Amino acid sequence: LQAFPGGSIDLVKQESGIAVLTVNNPARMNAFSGSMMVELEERVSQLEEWTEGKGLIIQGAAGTFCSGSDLNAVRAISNPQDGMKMCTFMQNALTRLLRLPLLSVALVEGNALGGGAELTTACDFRLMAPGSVIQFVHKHMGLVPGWGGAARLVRIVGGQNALKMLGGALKIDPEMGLQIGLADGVLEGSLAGSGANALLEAEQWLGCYTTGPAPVIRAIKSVVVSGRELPLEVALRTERDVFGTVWGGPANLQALATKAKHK
Ligand SMILES: CC[C@H](C(=O)O)C(=O)SCCNC(=O)CCNC(=O)[C@H](O)C(C)(C)COP(=O)(O)OP(=O)(O)OC[C@H]1O[C@@H](n2cnc3c(N)ncnc32)[C@H](O)[C@@H]1OP(=O)(O)O
Repeated sequence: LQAFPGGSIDLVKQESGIAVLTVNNPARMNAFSGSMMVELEERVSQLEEWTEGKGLIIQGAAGTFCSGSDLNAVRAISNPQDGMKMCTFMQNALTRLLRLPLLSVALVEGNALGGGAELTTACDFRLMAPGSVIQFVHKHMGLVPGWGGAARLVRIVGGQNALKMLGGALKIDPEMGLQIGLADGVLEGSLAGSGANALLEAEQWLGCYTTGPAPVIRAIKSVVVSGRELPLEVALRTERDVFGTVWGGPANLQALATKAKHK
């Protein structure tokens, strides 16, 4: 993958506990070069070690999300062996990304195409800007998703909608996204259009779910990941283990001491 350089994956970890990951290759509409795939995996490793983190926003540079794999690299590795290696590498990186103990949101401006559409499904939430599109263009490329995007899509929108999206290579706009449950929110038109404002809006949106102590937010994500992925008996055991990490912890004791009312 390192033989196909260009662009970068930039990570900023903020004091607020929300990190921003930027897919940065604007000359190619933020397509993933080979070196960016390697960098993505490195950034995921850094986030796995970030114990203070609570949230993650993934965005594209310069007002568009990501146009999938860099077609120049794709052409060079179009033999089955190299394709399988790339697919396995990205599947692992995106599986680890979705399992991070952080609430993650894909901030979709412009286009999320092919592998870019798959990347949005490796986040817990998707926020779409007015005029943005999520499109699994794989059929037009004679392909199916290989970065885990199909398996995740079925879990997000259900088998019927996934079949329609993949079979028709449908362009999903924000309205349709909300209707089928692919989008969790649409940015306000007044604030969208400027990258900084869109990011601010995404931070405010995510803040509704990440407010609170990091150990509790991370525990919430952990129990949801196990509920999503594991057979019920195993998920219940994991939930007990995670419960044990917050029971009698500082946030729990403080809440008990203040006799909180949940009105
Ligand atoms: C299918 C699965 C596979 C995987 O899982 O690995 C993939 O993801 S393959 C990639 C699938 N994506 C595409 O096929 C995108 C093709 N590009 C487009 O449809 C358009 O470029 C679009 C809609 C992204 C933007 O259109 P617009 O008219 O606004 O701009 P340009 O077309 O002029 O694009 C600017 C510049 O970016 C280059 N570009 C765009 N996408 C890619 C890409 N995926 N790989 C490499 N380069 C890309 C485009 O060629 C232009 O470059 P220029 O040198 O100016 O011609």
